[in-house]
Amino acid sequence: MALTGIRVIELAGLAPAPFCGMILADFGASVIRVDRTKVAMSLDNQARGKRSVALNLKTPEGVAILRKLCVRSDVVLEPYRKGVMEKLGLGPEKLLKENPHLIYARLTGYGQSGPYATVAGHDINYIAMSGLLSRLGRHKDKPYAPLNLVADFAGGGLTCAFGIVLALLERTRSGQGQIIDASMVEGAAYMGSFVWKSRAIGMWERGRGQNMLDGGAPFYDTYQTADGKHVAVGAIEPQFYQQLLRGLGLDTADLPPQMSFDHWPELKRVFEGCFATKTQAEWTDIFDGTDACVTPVLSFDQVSSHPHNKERGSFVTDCGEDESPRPAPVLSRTPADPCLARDPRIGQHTGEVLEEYGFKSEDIDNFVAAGVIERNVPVAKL
Ligand SMILES: C[C@H](CCC[C@@H](C)[C@H]1CC[C@H]2[C@@H]3[C@H](O)C[C@@H]4C[C@H](O)CC[C@]4(C)[C@H]3C[C@H](O)[C@]12C)C(=O)SCCNC(=O)CCNC(=O)[C@H](O)C(C)(C)COP(=O)(O)OP(=O)(O)OC[C@H]1O[C@@H](n2cnc3c(N)ncnc32)[C@H](O)[C@@H]1OP(=O)(O)O
Repeated sequence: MALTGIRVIELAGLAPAPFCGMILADFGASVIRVDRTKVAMSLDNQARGKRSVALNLKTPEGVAILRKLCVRSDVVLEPYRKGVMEKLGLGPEKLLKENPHLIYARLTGYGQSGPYATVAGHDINYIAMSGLLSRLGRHKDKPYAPLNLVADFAGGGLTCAFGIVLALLERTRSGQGQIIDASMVEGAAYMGSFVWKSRAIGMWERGRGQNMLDGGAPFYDTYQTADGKHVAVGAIEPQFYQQLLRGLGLDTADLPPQMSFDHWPELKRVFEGCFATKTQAEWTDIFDGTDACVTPVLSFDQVSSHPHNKERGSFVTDCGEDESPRPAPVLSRTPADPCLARDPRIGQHTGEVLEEYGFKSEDIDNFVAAGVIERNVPVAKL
């Protein structure tokens, strides 16, 4: 796999950093998640392929252990509020001095500087601060956050993983590590570059929910079908729009022009009426194989059995029968090979990892006795 041989230390966080760690693990990195001790249950549901070490960083021994892990690693990924790592004696200056090759990734909401740097927040706050939230939502409705996808995962976890891969690539030339300041506000804003830059061509001149790609246009929206399900319509280009009208049994001559903003509400009502006459499956039969850009809105239950996704193997099932998306993109020679074993328990690999990093077994036993680390070895079922 592309990242085989890369050693990553991920400090356990809420959602973005776990995703970042999972991407690296999916593509072959050895990812060790450092969990707190005395925790009953992991919050990490993106733990695929990771190992867990339970370490009490509020002890000097715990901090020393982490430093030793970092000396022999390529990447450390930290998801805490600005200043937390420095307070623990684990700041980047210190760790990079001990290991100049280390890539020190800091994944936060507001970044490492500025008046908000130390303030708590979540995805919705970050997309609000990026400007994007002001553009998301329906006409006459309040701004609406699309799950916690934009900042936490696209602008956060994925962008940070990209930064780590860039730094690893650059390190092959310079031999040096570096610090990555991954702010979810900036990551989300950057992901929104198209929106920013297409203002110049008037794409967002109208209010929220009244533009072509934000639910304003009748040819770029979802519609309810006769069985209460939905279809998605994305027929932007005139030649595809014509195919949409053909599938709906509508005649261009009876309708206002596609790009007449003032007629969009009226045209939407026409489309709503049409789509309400047949079920989702009936519309799928009509539009499948055409360029009308109409697809069923699939539920999580339907998605892996859709013939297209099924043929490509776009979803994987783990040993607990849980389905999830396979890693993307697909690399031809070195594709990801996601681990299908159960997620690690907190501290499941403490002993194994510390031994791998050169700790003696008697020292490990002493750390356990002193409450610096925890081991949680699963008991074999007979
Ligand atoms: C919208 C999303 C968040 C969605 C997350 C949900 C999926 C989960 C949220 C709640 C979960 C549920 C809940 O916990 C209840 C159940 C629990 C059960 O176990 C499981 C089921 C639950 C229902 C559970 C289910 C789900 O998991 C949830 C629903 C987001 O937007 S996430 C993005 C958040 N923002 C960031 O990540 C930006 C950067 N980080 C921060 O700004 C802050 O970390 C943050 C997130 C604001 C939290 O601040 P906090 O004050 O809590 O922490 P920090 O200031 O960062 O300091 C960390 C302290 O911890 C110490 N520490 C760290 N590691 C160790 C260690 N190994 N040993 C000892 N101590 C450690 C560290 O030293 C700091 O201590 P100090 O405070 O003394 O400095």
